Amino acid sequence: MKTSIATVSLSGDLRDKLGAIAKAGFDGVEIFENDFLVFDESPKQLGRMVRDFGLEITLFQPFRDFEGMPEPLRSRTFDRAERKFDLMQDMGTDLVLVCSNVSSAALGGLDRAAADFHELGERAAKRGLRVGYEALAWGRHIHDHRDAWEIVRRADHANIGLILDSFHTLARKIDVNSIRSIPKEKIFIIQLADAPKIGMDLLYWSRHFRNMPGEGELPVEAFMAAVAETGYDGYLSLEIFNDQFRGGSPAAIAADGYRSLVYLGDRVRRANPGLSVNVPDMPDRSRVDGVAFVEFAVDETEAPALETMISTLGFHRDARHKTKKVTVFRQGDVRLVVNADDRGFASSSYLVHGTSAYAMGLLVEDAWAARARAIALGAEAFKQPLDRGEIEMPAVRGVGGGIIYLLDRSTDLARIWDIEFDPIEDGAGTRDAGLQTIDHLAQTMPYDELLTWLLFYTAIFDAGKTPMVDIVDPSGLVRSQAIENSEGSLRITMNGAENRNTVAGRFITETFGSGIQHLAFTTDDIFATAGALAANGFAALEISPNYYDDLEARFGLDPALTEKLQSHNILYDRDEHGEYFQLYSPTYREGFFFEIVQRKGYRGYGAANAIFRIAALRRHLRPMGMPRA
Ligand SMILES: O=C(O)c1ccc(O)c(O)c1
Ligand SMILES: [Mg+2]
Repeated sequence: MKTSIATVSLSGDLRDKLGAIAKAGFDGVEIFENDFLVFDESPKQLGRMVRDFGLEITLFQPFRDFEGMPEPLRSRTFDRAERKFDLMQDMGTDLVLVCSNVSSAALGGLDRAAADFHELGERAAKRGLRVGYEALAWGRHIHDHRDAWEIVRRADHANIGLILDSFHTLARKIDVNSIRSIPKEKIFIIQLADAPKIGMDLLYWSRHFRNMPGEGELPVEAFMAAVAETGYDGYLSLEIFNDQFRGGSPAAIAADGYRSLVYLGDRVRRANPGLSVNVPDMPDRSRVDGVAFVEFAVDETEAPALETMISTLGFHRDARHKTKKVTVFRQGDVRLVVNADDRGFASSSYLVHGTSAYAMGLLVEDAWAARARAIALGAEAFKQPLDRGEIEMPAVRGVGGGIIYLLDRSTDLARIWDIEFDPIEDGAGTRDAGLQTIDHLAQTMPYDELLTWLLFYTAIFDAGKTPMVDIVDPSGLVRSQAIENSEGSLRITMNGAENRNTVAGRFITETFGSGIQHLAFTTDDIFATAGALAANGFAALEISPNYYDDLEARFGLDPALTEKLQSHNILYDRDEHGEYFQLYSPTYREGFFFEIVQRKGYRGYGAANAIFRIAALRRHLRPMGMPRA
């Protein structure tokens, strides 16, 4: 698989872009004309720079408003083309993209357009150049790749071919089967982009909201499978017009782009075993069977406060590490690990972020295979020195630089708690609250990281994503999207904060980065749990009485139930599958909190309740700018 990306997809000047593109692992780059026009070096120097980065110029684009022009415009278009051919030869690329004409002066007619392309082909051939024709979804006469292909076919010239761009085809819902029969040598390059499904003007949608394959909702995989069926084995080139990407870090966006292409290639190959798709071999996506543990980084002075909080939630001290200041708390199938050791990554993490849930352990079928896939998809491996008697747990870096550990049931990792820990008898004696498993982990990050991590999780693990929902914080919007599998054994909600003033934004500021902001546990009897927690001295987050009045009216609840909910500060929601009950802790330190949920068939995360939860949490935040108590 040969990979390429258009310079228009990234921020920075041309030099920054090329550096990021080369570093991410791409083979080639499309030079977008505007990026060149604002550049201060000659086309020859640009060409040298590209080659010095080890890249190839795969395409120069776009050349606009060419076909079907009446005279005298027609002659001028050809003169313009000759000027661009000069540029291309200086840069050192042989392919230019002509996008379908949008000019009101353009005349229709497939034969007229074909004749124009035949003549352009003659001129290009004299210089050893090639011209690819792309149907823009909003082209005046041509806005369907099937018509563009018919024009290319009739132009009947070796130097004239077709350019397919997944966005233009998929945005118009054009049947991708129409691609399968196109001869592969007539496809000059494939451009790929995904996009979220939003109803808006095609041009505006395309120019501002495209994203990497797998980040959006278009069937890019089906498009790619149809392309692969032709036997096409040329460049796959990302062309992503996205305002956010153009304001982001070019290195991060380029890395996402490369990951998206490798993941796409892997998916197409698995779904179509007969096709030859040239991507590195890697294990399949791992099914996650649950969150085996969550680990907190603290220091010895902070540890007691966190441990008290955990104890009031009904956890008991279960084991102590043989060589480190690490304690395991347990309840049901949940393990919370409190790491107060003054060596290693947890300690560094504590020094940077304060008390935080810096690591999670995911239970998969084959931990080392899951790690291998993550690495093949560009994840950063994590490793630290082991004490004697410790076993190596495969791990990669995740959100905010936190750690994702991988465990399985078939290796020594299954016995890690026995191998590295000694059991302890808990004298604290708080009551078990009936918490059973981790329902979900909530990670908070700046909004512009959301797509990065969405792609990360879905590419590595067998999980899908829910549609994005807007969460209204009194101080701004937070966008939320969940990663989940069909069994519900992996659920990660990701909250993207648009500003620093929301509860989510504050968390990022206060902890110096993205991370796990809350942990939700399951119970199968929320009222019994609430009672046990109260007996343990747990003070639930107080919810406004006005909420309960509205709730009763909205769902037509039995007043006795409303009263019970209110007396325990339990939130309630319902969807077409069932009911949902939620109970929150106040925020702890830098804004971390716990949640307890009971699902009776319900599939969501209580988005309708978020506004009430946030308003209540805000009462616990210390005023902005105040030092820690
Ligand atoms: O938005 C545009 O004009 C535009 C230009 C060139 C392309 O390849 C494309 O897909 C869109
Ligand atoms: Mg395009």
